Amino acid sequence: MSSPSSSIVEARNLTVDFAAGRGSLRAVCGVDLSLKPGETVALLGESGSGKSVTLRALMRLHPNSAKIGGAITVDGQDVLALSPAQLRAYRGRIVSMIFQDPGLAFDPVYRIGDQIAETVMRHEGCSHAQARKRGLELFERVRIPSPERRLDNYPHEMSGGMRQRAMIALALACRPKVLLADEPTTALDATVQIQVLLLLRELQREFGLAIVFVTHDIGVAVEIADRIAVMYAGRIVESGSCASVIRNPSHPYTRGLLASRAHATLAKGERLYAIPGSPPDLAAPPPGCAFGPRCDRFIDGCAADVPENIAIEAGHEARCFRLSALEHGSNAA
Ligand SMILES: Nc1ncnc2c1ncn2[C@@H]1O[C@H](COP(=O)(O)OP(=O)(O)OP(=O)(O)O)[C@@H](O)[C@H]1O
Repeated sequence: MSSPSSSIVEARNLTVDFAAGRGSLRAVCGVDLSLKPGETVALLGESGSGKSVTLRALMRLHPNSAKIGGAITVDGQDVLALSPAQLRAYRGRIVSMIFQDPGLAFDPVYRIGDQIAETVMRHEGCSHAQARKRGLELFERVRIPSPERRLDNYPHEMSGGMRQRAMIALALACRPKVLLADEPTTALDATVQIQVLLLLRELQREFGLAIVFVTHDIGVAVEIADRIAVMYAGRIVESGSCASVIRNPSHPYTRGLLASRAHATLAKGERLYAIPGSPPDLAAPPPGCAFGPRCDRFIDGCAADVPENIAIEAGHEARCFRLSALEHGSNAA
């Protein structure tokens, strides 16, 4: 992706390695990411493609055992060089995170309003009354009914959709500039999912938030994002504006994701499509293009090297040796 100087988030050649047996596995492999304020990028891919590890690296939440390489700059700060004190200020005030499971954000034994107030007081040194007032404003803003009363709820006293809203309120409590969202709507019913996505879009416009949104659902990515970055085996294999990627999906993996999503419009008797095979073992990835063993366009040359990014159109690129074959619908070399 391009790297305009106005970016609030810049990751360059990001790599994350974990120990695996006697060796190691590379969960994130040369990822470049760049976001401007007010922009949303969806990281899209199957389970194990490296989306969450990328997101956690941006928050510096990766385990100590992980080895991280490359560079991350957020709001002008060198994230990989932050001291523990700087990191505490960075998390919450600059960058905040929401999860699929609000249990990761809330402690079950404290009232939600107190947890939000505690976060605000810790970061801003204000009184409990002022912090409580901020909590109330946020609950109103995320449209939690009876907000005053709900602030005194414990997490288990709220429905799933309401807990997601409360978690969004907590994430926004210290007015961050960047929101990292790890499948925050995956566990919700379809109607609640849409409501939460619409709310996030509204809040983004209002606060000028940059959002990195992790999802395995291309429909959700289109709903929420300006740009899509498709991840496979730790690499971004295709990226571009939503409109361009959907109109002209160019990597065979992106095409497979779109085709497997099209079942929503299947006529009776038509067969459901699934990408054949499964993602590679990252401890022993296949040579060359990691998607090769699952790709219907595979030729021997695909195993020789990792494909570079090739421009499809302005701001849209894909890593595939067979792009011209795809254009012409041919399997021939
Ligand atoms: N702490 C860890 N130690 C070792 N390997 C890890 C660790 N965390 C993640 N991995 C590995 O890194 C790879 C990428 O995981 P990641 O969670 O980023 O995938 P994902 O695309 O977010 O999928 P999911 O939607 O299932 O979370 C996986 O192979 C996973 O097993």
